[in-house]
Amino acid sequence: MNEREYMKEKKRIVVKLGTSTLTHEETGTLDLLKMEQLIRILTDLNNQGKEVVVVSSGAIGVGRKAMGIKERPKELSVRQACAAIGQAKLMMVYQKLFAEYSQLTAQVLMTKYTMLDDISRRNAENTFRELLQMGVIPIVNENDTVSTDEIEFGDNDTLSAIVAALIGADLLILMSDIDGLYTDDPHTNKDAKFIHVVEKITESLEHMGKDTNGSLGTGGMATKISAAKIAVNSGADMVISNGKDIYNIAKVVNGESVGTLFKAHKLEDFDLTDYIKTNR
Ligand SMILES: Nc1ncnc2c1ncn2[C@@H]1O[C@H](COP(=O)(O)OP(=O)(O)O)[C@@H](O)[C@H]1O
Ligand SMILES: N[C@@H](CCC(=O)OP(=O)(O)O)C(=O)O
Repeated sequence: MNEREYMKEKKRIVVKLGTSTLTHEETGTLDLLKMEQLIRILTDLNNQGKEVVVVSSGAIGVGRKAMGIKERPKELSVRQACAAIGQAKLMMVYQKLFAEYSQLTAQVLMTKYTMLDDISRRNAENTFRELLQMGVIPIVNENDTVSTDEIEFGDNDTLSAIVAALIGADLLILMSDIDGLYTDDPHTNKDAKFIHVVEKITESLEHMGKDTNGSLGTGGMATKISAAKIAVNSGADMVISNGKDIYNIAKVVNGESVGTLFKAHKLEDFDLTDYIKTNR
């Protein structure tokens, strides 16, 4: 019996797409062929009656490219300006591609303040609920342009887990530039071993997750393990999978053994806002 068969029952799914998944490594421009496949996969999940939320990175990278800025800008204001340019372009592409299947999407931009302020958080929750009831696919990113401190969440791994917890998702899929979690960063340690399933996030497991070396991604495995803590405590399974094969999204939901699965351990007293406050 396939131990991931139960994945087929997942109803509310958050899919996080890193910049590396959405763009060509060599040029940093959007990988339109892959995005077309992505949109087909997500629309089909929606057609199956599942509720889908996308957390999409890429605003800064796409904006940078549009302005011909080669290196990652050092000044926060330049990154924020790039995010403003790139976010609009990114949404334009998403909406154009989703429109081919008459699939409606919505843009949701959040900051840490959205989560820490009771009224804003409730409003965000209500908006997600309405959008999902309407069959719309929300496309979420951090509101980088108004975030005050080094793009506050800092990484969309954490943001996607917070969104998953906020809306009571039962599955979070992080599409990364690597197959999943290894015992160490395989780019620097060739003896690193792949981990298929994480039943419990222990301290030694947390030490395995290192920062990133890539020029496109932010956070590396460290932020993915932090994200996993939020996801599993709030009752969602989390899978880290390789975005090079975008069909991995469909494979994960189909119960195939791809990526690293972090198993949900819902904590009845898990308080998302408290968690964010204490881990700032
Ligand atoms: N234990 C680990 N297992 C796998 N990857 C790791 C580990 N520690 C650090 N990494 C690094 O994390 C990177 C993935 O994260 P990141 O650069 O943020 O990309 P993305 O945004 O595409 O997920 C990997 O390419 C790898 O270099
Ligand atoms: N909010 C930023 C993305 C930050 C981020 O986490 O990026 P990534 O590591 O590519 O998922 C953007 O849209 O450019």
